[in-house]
Amino acid sequence: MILQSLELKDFRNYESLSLQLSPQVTIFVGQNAQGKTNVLESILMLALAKSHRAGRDSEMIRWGADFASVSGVVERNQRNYSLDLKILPRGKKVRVNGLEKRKMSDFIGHLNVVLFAPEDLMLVKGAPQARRRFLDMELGQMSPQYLYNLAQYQKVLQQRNNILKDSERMDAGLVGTLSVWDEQLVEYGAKIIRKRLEFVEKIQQFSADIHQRITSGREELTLQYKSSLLENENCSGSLADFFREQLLSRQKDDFRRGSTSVGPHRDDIEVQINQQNVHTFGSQGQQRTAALSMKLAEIELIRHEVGEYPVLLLDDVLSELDEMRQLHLLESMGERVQTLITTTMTYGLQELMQEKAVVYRVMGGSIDRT
Ligand SMILES: Nc1ncnc2c1ncn2[C@@H]1O[C@H](COP(=O)(O)OP(=O)(O)OP(=O)(O)O)[C@@H](O)[C@H]1O
Repeated sequence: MILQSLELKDFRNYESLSLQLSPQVTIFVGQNAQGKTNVLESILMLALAKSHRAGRDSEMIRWGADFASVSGVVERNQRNYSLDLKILPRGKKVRVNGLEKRKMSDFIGHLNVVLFAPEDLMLVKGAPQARRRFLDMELGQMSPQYLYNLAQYQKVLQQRNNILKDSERMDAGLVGTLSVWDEQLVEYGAKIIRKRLEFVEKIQQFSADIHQRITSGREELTLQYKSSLLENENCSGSLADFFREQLLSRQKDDFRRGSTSVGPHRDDIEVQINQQNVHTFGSQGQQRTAALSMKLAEIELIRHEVGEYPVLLLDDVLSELDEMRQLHLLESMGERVQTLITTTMTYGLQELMQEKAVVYRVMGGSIDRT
C-alpha cells in the first residue's frame, strides 16, 4: 500500500503542511527537534489512531490551537481511501472517504505501518513491556477485535486494581464486586492470549528465516509466547478456567500488593538464539540483530495477512545500525515497500538513495523539498 499524500493542520509544531510522498523512499533530513518524528507520528495516527509516544492525544495539538488534524490518501488494492483524523482537547473524530466513523475500529487498519525507532533495538534487551507493546501495536492494526478486547481488558484491570488498592477504605459490597471484574478479566484476557499466541507462532517463522539470512545461517532464532497461564499442565480445563482459578488462588497476595499479578499484562515473548535465551545470554550485537529480525518479520507478516506491504517508517534508526545491518534493512525494503526515513545525517544515506528518494529538509515546523 502507498500513502500518497499527507496534510497536517496545527499538529505538533506544524501550523499547516501539505506533502506528496514518493511511492518508494522519502527522506526527511533535519537537525534535532525540528519536527521529523512529528511527521512519522502523524502517520502513525492515521494508521492506529494512537501515538507511539504521546501520553495524551491532546499533547499533539499545536500549542495555542483549538484542535489538530491529520489527513492522508492511501492507495491499497487499487483503490484510494481518504483518511481524516481530528484531535480535539477531549477525544478524536475520524472519517474514511468523508464519512464519519463512530467506532475507531472502523477507521484503524486502512493504513498499515511498521515503525522502527532506536528504542526498538531494545526490543530484545529491554523489559517485557516493550515486547508486549510490539505485540499490541501490530495485532491492533491487523485486528480491530483484538484492539477492542485489549481496551476492555485494560479498563477492567484498572477497576480491579482500584479495588485491590483501596479495599480497606471501601465498603464490603464494593469489594464483593471483585468476582464480577474477575469474570470480565478472564473473558477478554483469554481472547488476548490466544490471539498473541497465534501471532507469535506466525511471526516466528518469518523472523527465523530473516535472522538466518542476516547471520549467514549461523544462528537459529526462535520466539515463544510466555504466560504463566499457559503452564497449566495440572489443570484439565480451558485457559479461561485456569485464569479464573489463578485469580482466586492469588487473591490474598493481590490484595497485599494492590495489583493483579496474573494475566496478559504480565506476559512476555522469550527470544532464543541457538536454544539460549538472548535476553539473558545474548551479546549486545545478537540482541540488536534479533530485534531487527523481529521488526523486519512484521513487514512480511502484514503482507501475508492483509495482502499488501505496509508503509515502513524508519525514525532515525539507520545511524544506530552498523553497515551490515543497515544493508539488510535497506535490502528488505527494496522496491516493494514504501519507506519514510528521518535522519540528521546530511551525507551517506542521501548519496545511497538519491536516485530513488524524494528528500525533504525539515526546519522548525516547515518542510521544503531539496
Ligand atoms: N504540541 C506542540 N505544539 C508545538 N510544538 C510542539 C508540540 N509538541 C512538540 N513540539 C515541538 O516539536 C519539536 C520536536 O519535534 P520532533 O520530535 O519531530 O523532533 P525531531 O526533528 O524528530 O528531532 P530528533 O532528531 O531530536 O528526534 C520540538 O521543537 C517541540 O518543541
